[in-house]
Amino acid sequence: MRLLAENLSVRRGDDLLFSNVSFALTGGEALVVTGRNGSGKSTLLRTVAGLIRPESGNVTISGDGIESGRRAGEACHYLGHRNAMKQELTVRENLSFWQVWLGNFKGGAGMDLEEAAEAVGLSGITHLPFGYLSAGQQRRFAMAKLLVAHRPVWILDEPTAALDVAADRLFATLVTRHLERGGMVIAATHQPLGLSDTRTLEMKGFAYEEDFTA
Ligand SMILES: Nc1ncnc2c1ncn2[C@@H]1O[C@H](COP(=O)(O)OP(=O)(O)OP(=O)(O)O)[C@@H](O)[C@H]1O
Repeated sequence: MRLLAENLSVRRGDDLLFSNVSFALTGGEALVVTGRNGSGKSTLLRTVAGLIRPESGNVTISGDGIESGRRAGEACHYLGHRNAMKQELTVRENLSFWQVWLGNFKGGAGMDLEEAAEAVGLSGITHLPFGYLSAGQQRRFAMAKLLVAHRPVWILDEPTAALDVAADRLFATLVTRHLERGGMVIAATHQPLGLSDTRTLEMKGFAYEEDFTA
C-alpha cells in the first residue's frame, strides 16, 4: 500500500500556510512532522486525514484492489489533540460508535472492544462513563480507537500528551506493531515515539513568518 501527497497547498485565513508539500509513504514507513509552534504541523496532518480541504494538490492511497485515485482520508485514523469521545457515554459506547462509524479499510479487521481495552492496559472499566476517567486513562482509550477499526494509516498529533512513562512505552509498542504489520504512521510529536528509522518533514510556517525568530 502507498500513500501519496502531491503538491499540497493550504490557505489559513488570507494567506497560504504552505505550498507544494509532497511526500510518499509505503507500508511499514513512518514520517515525523517537525517544526516550531504554529508552523503548520496540525494543519498538514488534518489535510492528509481529509479534515481540511487543500487549496490545491491531493492525497491518495493506492495498492492491490484499491481503485486508483482513492482519497487517503478513508484509509486514515486521526488521533488529534482532543480525544473525540463523548464524556457522558461509557467507554464501550464510545469505542463501539467509532468501530461502526470508521469501519474497516481493505486488508484487515479491527479488534474486539475488550481486546482493545486490554491492549491499552485498561480492561475491566469499559462500562464507566468516559468523563469519569483520569486524563491519562482517557488518552489510552483514545489510542484504543486506533485498534477497534482497521485503517492502514495512523495520523497522530501529539499522541502522548498527558501520558505517563509506562503509557508512553505502551504507545510506542502499539505504533511499532502497526508498522511491522505494514501500516503507515504520520506523526507530529515533540516526544520520541520510540521509532527508529523514521523520515522527517519540517514545516516552516507562513512565508511571511520565516524571519520571525531571527
Ligand atoms: N482556521 C484558521 N484560520 C486562520 N489561521 C489558522 C486557522 N487554523 C490555524 N491557523 C494558523 O495556522 C498556523 C498553523 O497552525 P497549526 O495548528 O497547524 O500549527 P502547529 O505547527 O501544529 O502548532 P503547535 O506546535 O503549536 O501545535 C498558525 O499560525 C495558526 O494560527
